[in-house]
Amino acid sequence: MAEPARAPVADAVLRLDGAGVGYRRRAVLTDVDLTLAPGRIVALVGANGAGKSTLIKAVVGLADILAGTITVAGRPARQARGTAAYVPQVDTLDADFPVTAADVVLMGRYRPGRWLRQIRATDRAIATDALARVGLADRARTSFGQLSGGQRQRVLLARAIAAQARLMLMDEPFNGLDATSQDVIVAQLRDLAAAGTAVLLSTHDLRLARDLADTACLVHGGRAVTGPTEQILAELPGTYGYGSQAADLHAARPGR
Ligand SMILES: Nc1ncnc2c1ncn2[C@@H]1O[C@H](COP(=O)(O)OP(=O)(O)OP(=O)(O)O)[C@@H](O)[C@H]1O
Repeated sequence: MAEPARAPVADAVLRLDGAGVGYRRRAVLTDVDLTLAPGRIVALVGANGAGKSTLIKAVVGLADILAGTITVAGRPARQARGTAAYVPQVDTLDADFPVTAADVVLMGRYRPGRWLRQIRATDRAIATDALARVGLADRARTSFGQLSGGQRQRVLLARAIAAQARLMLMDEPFNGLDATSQDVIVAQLRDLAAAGTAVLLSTHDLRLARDLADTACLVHGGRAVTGPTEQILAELPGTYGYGSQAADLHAARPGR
């Protein structure tokens, strides 16, 4: 499948060149090429265990880069801390975290080597605004653990928004969400992209992948193939564990 024209190196917010990613010496994906330009949204799709999370984690140092290169804003990913904001799968977090929603969002303002006491009024204002953007201004003082799963996901998105990063990485942000939380997240991702943020998100929701992203990266069999979302999704039925969902999607496509 032909890959869309790649953004020039200087313009790319995220670029993988022949990247191998995995854990210790075990490669999960090999030879991945991917370029993400400012203001673009790319959807990572693929079956359970295919390696979507691993690819995202490799960018933020939670999985290993075993071959090739990964650069963020032109710098090796390992030296680009602060340039990328990462939203993990919400069910991987300890919900008993003894902190408020506002505290979690404020964490987005921390930088390596910067002490807590250096958090300034402007940081608090940015965090307050981010919480309002995800519709949770009235939950600022609520303990993170007392929020619903969807609200927790929105708080984590607010933390990433507060970081004002050029690259947003989201691992299955729509998993098990109510319609309100899903709508809030979709709207915020669109706003971020419109403001120039590059977004890479993994999802099992093919309809949202198609609606949000004009480019998709299919992860399968240890490799990744990137192309126009319509084209990638057209090749999915039955093959990659998406059977009926992909078939429904094609049936529901306007004008077909
Ligand atoms: N910390 C880890 N150490 C070793 N292997 C891991 C680790 N995390 C994941 N793996 C393995 O890496 C492979 C890819 O997993 P990954 O979580 O990236 O898939 P995924 O596409 O995100 O799946 P899902 O859709 O279920 O979230 C799997 O075989 C998994 O068992």
